[in-house]
Amino acid sequence: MSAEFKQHNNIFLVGLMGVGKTTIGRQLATALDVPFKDSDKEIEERTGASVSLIFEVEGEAGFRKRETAMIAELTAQKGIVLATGGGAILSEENRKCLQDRGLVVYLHASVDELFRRTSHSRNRPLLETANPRERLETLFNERHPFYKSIADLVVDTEHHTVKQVVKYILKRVDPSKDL
Ligand SMILES: Nc1ncnc2c1ncn2[C@@H]1O[C@H](COP(=O)(O)OP(=O)(O)O)[C@@H](O)[C@H]1O
Ligand SMILES: O=C(O)C1=C[C@@H](OP(=O)(O)O)[C@@H](O)[C@H](O)C1
Ligand SMILES: [Mg+2]
Repeated sequence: MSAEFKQHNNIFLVGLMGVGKTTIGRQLATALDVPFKDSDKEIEERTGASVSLIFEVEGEAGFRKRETAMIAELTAQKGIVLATGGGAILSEENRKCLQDRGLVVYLHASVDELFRRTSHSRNRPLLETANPRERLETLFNERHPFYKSIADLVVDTEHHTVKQVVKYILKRVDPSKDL
């Protein structure tokens, strides 16, 4: 069993918007029979406001402050699967919490695929721009080094189904698991 997982029993999913952190995280938690947490959803429940509204009222800086407090709180738990927001790795404080307190899985897909997956939803304020594809490309270039720097495991979600990705992570967490 992986040492990072064994110590805290936590799995933290990181990666860009649309890569599947929320979708895969939920199924992974179900398969492991542990609680699933999504930092965006926790922030929304705590504030009673959507991520988009928080960005509108408090700006990105306001959202990041709430996100940092939430990541500190959630990573202090044990035995959870946590889907982070795509920008959570921007803060050094968040990176440290994630790296020290669980197994960090970097989900990866190409910018073209992320663009396809996010183009129909209106709940990602950073993509509410004239050229969301270009924005995703810029974010990928800025963030990829951060995701890589804290990842224990990098998993491609572009050429594998949600089910396959979940199975792959489960196997890496506990190779003795009979899947
Ligand atoms: N192989 C895949 N892995 C993960 N998500 C996928 C995959 N194929 C399609 N999707 C879709 O991509 C979207 C990912 O969105 P979401 O889980 O909210 O990502 P994130 O939380 O990383 O922004 C969902 O609509 C999901 O159904
Ligand atoms: O990449 C980002 O900076 C963000 C990603 C979003 O989460 P998802 O990655 O789950 O879409 C959400 O936290 C917010 O809109 C900002
Ligand atoms: Mg998400």
